[in-house]
Amino acid sequence: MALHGVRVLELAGLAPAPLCGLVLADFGAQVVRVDRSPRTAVATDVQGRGKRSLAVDLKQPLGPATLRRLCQKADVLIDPFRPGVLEKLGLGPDILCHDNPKLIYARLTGFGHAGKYAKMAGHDINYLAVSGVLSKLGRKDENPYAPINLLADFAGGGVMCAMGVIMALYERVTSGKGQVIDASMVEGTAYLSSFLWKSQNIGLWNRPRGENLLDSGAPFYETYKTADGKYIAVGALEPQFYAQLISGLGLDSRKLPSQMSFSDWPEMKKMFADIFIKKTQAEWCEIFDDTDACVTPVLTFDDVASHPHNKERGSFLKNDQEEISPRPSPVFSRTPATPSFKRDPFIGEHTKEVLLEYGFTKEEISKLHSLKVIESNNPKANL
Ligand SMILES: C[C@H](CCC[C@H](C)C(=O)SCCNC(=O)CCNC(=O)[C@H](O)C(C)(C)COP(=O)(O)OP(=O)(O)OC[C@H]1O[C@@H](n2cnc3c(N)ncnc32)[C@H](O)[C@@H]1OP(=O)(O)O)[C@H]1CC[C@H]2[C@@H]3[C@H](O)C[C@@H]4C[C@H](O)CC[C@]4(C)[C@H]3C[C@H](O)[C@]12C
Repeated sequence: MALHGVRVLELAGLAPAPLCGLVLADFGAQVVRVDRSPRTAVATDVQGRGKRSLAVDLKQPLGPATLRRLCQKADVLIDPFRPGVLEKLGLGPDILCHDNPKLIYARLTGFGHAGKYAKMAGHDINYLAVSGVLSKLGRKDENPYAPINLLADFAGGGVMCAMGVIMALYERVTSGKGQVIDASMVEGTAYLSSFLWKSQNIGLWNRPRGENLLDSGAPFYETYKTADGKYIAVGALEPQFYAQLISGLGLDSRKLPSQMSFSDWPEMKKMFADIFIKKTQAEWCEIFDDTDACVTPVLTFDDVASHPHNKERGSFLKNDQEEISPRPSPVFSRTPATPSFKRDPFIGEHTKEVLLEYGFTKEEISKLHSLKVIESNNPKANL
């Protein structure tokens, strides 16, 4: 696996940092999630695949020292907290990177570690808003609309941070040095939108929100309801593909306005909608599958894994709890990801095992236990 042997400490956070840890774990890193006490914390991380959990109370006098020692043997630390939190605990980069100059100290926040908003609480929708991207999302005459928390939390946050970690690991091979990564979800999301910025001059976004080519303005880049209450996605942008769409819909292009006639788009949408509603999703798939009309079913989570295309590629996997989830992407030819098929870890399930691995003695572990600095949660013992 690509990241075999890389030791990661992921301080338990809300959503973006857990995805960053999940990606690193899927591709072979040994990821330890550093949790709070199982007595006070409720397990909310649903992205724990392939990770182990160590519970340490950073508010106990010996808590920070325990984490500091772990960091001496780690390659990567993922910090998901508000700026200043780890500094207050004496665990800032100046200290940890001095102890371990090879450490990659990845800080994943909403607004970044400097700037007016740096210390303010926020969530995906706020970061998306400040990135400028939210202003582009949404239908005509409606308020801007955040597509769940996919963009800032995960794409601009978790994935960008994982990419930063991997680049820093690559650079470390030659320099022998770690570094601090300031991954801001605002900037990660803005960076993702580079195409939007760079394509302004070619007229792609001249019209108000919801009236442009790719933002639900165009009839040939839209979703339509089908007779069975399902949906179809249409993305027939290029003229040759648009021609196939028109033919599949049973229309005569000679009787239609030109594809790029903006003023006709609202009428054309109505016409397409009236046609799509007459057949079921499966019937439309019969017509459009294996053509270049760029028409595909909008699959729900219930049917996505069993769709013939996804099934053939094995795009979704089932773990030993019968839970289905997407398999890691991309697919490598020589060193593929080997995601764990086991259930996610319980908080504190691997405390002792991890501490032993990081060089703590049994006596030290017992002492930390008795002082309630660390906690163990052995699921077998609970049965
Ligand atoms: C599913 C929901 C989550 C959705 C994701 C959402 C849309 C996002 O956008 S996530 C992105 C959030 N932003 C960031 O991550 C940016 C960086 N981080 C921050 O800015 C902040 O961390 C913060 C704003 C996110 C949170 O601020 P907070 O003040 O809480 O924390 P910090 O300032 O960072 O300080 C951390 C403090 O914690 C101490 N700490 C840390 N580790 C330890 C430790 N091991 N031991 C001791 N102490 C520790 C640290 O020292 C700091 O202390 P100080 O402050 O003293 O310095 C879910 C969101 C809400 C969930 C629901 C909710 O919880 C209620 C229910 C609970 C129930 O159990 C389950 C159902 C719920 C309804 C639950 C359901 C879902 O999980 C949620 C909806």
